[in-house]
Amino acid sequence: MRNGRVGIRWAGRAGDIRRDPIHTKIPHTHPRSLEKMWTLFHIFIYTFFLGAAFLLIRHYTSPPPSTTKKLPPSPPRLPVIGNLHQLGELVHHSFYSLAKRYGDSLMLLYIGSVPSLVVSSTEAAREIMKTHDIAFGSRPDTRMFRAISYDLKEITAAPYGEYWRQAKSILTLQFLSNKKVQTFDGLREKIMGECVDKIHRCFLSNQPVDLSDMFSSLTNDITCMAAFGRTYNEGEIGRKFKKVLKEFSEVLGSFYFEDSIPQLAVVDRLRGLSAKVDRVAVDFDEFLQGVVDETLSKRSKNPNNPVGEDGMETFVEALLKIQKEDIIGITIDDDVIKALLLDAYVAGTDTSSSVLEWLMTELLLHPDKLEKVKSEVRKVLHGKKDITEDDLEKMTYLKAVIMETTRLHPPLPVLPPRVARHDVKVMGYDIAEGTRVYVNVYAIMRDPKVWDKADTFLPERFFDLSIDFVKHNFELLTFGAGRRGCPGRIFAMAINEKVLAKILNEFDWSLPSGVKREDVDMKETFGLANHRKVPLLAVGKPVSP
Ligand code: HEM
Repeated sequence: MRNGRVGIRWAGRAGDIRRDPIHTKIPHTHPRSLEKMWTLFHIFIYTFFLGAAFLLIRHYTSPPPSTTKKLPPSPPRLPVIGNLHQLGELVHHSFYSLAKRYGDSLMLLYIGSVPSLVVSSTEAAREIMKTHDIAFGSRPDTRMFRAISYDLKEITAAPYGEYWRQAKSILTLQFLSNKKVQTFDGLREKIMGECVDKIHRCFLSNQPVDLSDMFSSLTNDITCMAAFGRTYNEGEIGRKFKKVLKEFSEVLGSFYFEDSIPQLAVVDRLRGLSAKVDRVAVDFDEFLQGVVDETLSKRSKNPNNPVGEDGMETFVEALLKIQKEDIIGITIDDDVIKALLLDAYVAGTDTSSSVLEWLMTELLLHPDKLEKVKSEVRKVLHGKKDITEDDLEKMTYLKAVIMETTRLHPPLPVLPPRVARHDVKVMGYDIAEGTRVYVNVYAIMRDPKVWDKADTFLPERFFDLSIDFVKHNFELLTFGAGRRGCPGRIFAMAINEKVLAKILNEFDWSLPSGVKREDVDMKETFGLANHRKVPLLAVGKPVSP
């Protein structure tokens, strides 16, 4: 899931990767001489004012717009940049406060010259993702996304159509289905076991555990093992992987003028961003090609054995098999394989670790809820350490805790942008073809008209509501909805539920000594997903030695 690069948001511990759907901040450029900076600054200023003058003249000399169209409410905007100056680094907060003033259901902004519809209510979300799901079933086609998504072959970036449909079905069947997710069980156990050992070691050396870092490595390792057949966290290859990820996210976190204010595209070139986008695409491609080549080489040495752990078929293997059999209705060339691998990695890791990080934050801040969920887990498991699907089914409070956490801290607070494929009327407003649509699920999931005590962490609320991730009625939008909804829910929940049950079963958790609940910093930062700005530290006391 990404947002911005049409929606998939990247970050990661591997990353401190930051980005948001539309724009966050122009990244720091590499150190350069003051003189060069000064020249760049001048070029930027001249270009900016020339562009502004051009647009102002055009604006005032064009005939007035037709009055027959009924547009959603909009805040006032500036020439050239539109409403860009009103968007801060955490765009969901900016949208939320603007919506309160200008349009708490639908609001029309201009990001540069691009009309952008911000959706902030359950009813409006239902209109976009159910009533007009096909009309809004595509993603914006931008130069940046084309460059880094194998020419829009990544599912998240792909336009609505046969390719997207087939590619999504391959990802779902070959990597994310219930059956497939079960085959990764041994892998999850092994990696969770390593985490348990780490928590023990920290306890014995009187150190708190950096849970943010631990969850990030855990989800990274599980996804890499299941998709690529090995991890990439050590040695030279590990360093390279982290560097590529970091640069990738820097690129995604940059505001790319060409895609929103085409008149200022020259600025992207002058500050080296265009070149950086192309370089990152090449570096990532080299990395993914390495994954494919390594798999092919292992398979040629041992053609009858799958290359994954314990005979498990990895996603890359499944894709190579489909390519060889050539029985799908679309051409599976090497770029398609790499694009789908990128989808699986990018969409799957940071989102899950964000859920775990906020889960433990909320539980540590609410000791009564922590006690309640811990008691449930231990009652169901009754002293045993391995956790089965049946056990998890019985942990209804644990499931409610997860839903409530993602309601308050959705990993993707603004859904990856959709785009109107043709003119369409939504809630009586005229939405023009090409309008980008941003569903602010953060606003929807904190809407006091829908949620009682909307800002309070209250997992019990789900016992009285007939809402969950599956049968939501556009109130709980953690995984989005409609045709473009997330296909990775089962994969992600298999990790989140098990990890939470495991660490609550085997450890008693508390904040590090001397840290009070009110000291816990709740600031957010955006990478590939919405994370804590400050890592979460906690002490896990083993239940039995
Ligand atoms: C807790 C974990 C996860 C969360 C919260 C999450 C959330 C989301 C959201 C909100 C969207 C956008 C949906 C929309 O626009 O309506 C999305 C899309 C997507 N997600 Fe996830 N996701 C998670 C895990 C995963 C995993 C594990 C995978 C695959 C490995 C995955 C693959 C995708 C893909 C491919 C899309 C794009 C779908 C499309 O454009 O048709 N996600 N995800």
